Amino acid sequence: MHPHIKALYNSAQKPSRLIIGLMSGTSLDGLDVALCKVTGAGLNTHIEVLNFTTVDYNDDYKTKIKQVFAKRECDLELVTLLHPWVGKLHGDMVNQCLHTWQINPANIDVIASHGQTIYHCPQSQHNHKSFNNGTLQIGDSDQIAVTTGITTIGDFRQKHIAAGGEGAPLAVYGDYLYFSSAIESRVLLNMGGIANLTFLPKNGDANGVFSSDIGPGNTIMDAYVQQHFIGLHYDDGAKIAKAGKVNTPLLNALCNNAFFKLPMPKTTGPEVFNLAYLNAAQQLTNTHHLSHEDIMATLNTFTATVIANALNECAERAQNCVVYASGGGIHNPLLMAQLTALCPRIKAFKNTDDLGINPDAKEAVLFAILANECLAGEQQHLSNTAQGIAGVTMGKVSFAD
Ligand SMILES: Nc1ncnc2c1ncn2[C@@H]1O[C@H](COP(=O)(O)OP(=O)(O)OP(=O)(O)O)[C@@H](O)[C@H]1O
Ligand SMILES: CC(=O)N[C@H]1[C@@H]2OC[C@@H](O2)[C@@H](O)[C@@H]1O[C@H](C)C(=O)O
Repeated sequence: MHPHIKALYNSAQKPSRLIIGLMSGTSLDGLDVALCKVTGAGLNTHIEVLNFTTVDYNDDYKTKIKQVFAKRECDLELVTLLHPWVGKLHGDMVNQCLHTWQINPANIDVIASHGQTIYHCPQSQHNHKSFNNGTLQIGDSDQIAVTTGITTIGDFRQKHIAAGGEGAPLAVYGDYLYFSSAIESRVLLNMGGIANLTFLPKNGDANGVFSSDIGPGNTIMDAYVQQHFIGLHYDDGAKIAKAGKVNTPLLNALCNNAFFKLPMPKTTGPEVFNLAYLNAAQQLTNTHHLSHEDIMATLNTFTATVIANALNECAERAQNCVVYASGGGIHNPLLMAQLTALCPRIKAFKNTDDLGINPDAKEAVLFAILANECLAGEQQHLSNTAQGIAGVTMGKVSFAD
């Protein structure tokens, strides 16, 4: 037996494993690194987040990625070069974290790497009749494995696509295994660049579980701030939005898109929800004269409205749903206040801290759970093609040498 296979076999048999989950989201703010002690597998998974940090990306990273990010046309040579470059950078960042945390890399069983999405195009979004769904994450796992000396499981989304899904949301698998409850119906709501949700009915019935992207979380707000407030990455504490007034015609135009009329499950990305989208809505409503504050107030309410619509759909399926929020959007007080006001049938808004998982770390932890299932999961617990949930094992294995 190859020693690497033997090591994986041994890891899979251990009662618990150390897995580093890595997530680099659509906001391009930094690499989320979660060192998890994962005990068991499947519905018996237990997670302890031993360390978590976001390693901020510098301007060089953001500039390079933005040249190809969500762009229909870009320099293919640059894409080719970025794939190993991002992988090496992520590997270096893991090494830096392990050094800071004084952890010997030899003690880590595997790294679970999401990579950096640079393009996402489900069938509903592209016009090519002969193609199915597609999504592309760069940041080669071979680079991470070689740089860290740690076996790396990555590129999770392609199996989902191969099995007929849209490659997202994958959160549903970990959400179901880790956050299902027999006593309350839950909605796990993540508000990153794009917002998504997982609905978990209280009976634990896997057939009642569904998951979907909702639309924009912070992505358009972030892009607007970055364009008009040089040096700022986002509207910290919604200070800018709070100083403005919502423009109703613009809000209505923003909400009027075919994506919102599609039934869940569905996925999307900054390929659709971007500054050009805002510009088109402004054109339609003759609102180019609005102040930056009014635009930000309107964008904030746009995000709140589309998320609230999706949450209210969940509230129709189950009474007394409790929302557990995560992602950077939870730090936006205006967004959270609007959600509470727009969703009277949601019993309570909490965040995943109340379930023992740091809301900023949640997505990185979910990839650690997917890698744990790839390694030690004995059966598929979720499979529902109609709900876009492929019953497959995800992740590709890269060895260090
Ligand atoms: N203090 C704050 N005030 C307002 N907004 C904030 C604050 N902190 C974070 N955010 C928002 O959260 C964003 C980052 O969220 P997060 O890290 O969850 O996104 P992501 O993981 O990159 O996205 P995705 O989940 O869509 O891939 C920031 O870009 C910003 O818009
Ligand atoms: C293609 C892609 O990277 N999608 C992300 C993005 O960010 C949020 C939303 O859009 C979600 O569908 C997904 O990430 C999470 C982790 C998921 O797959 O569940």
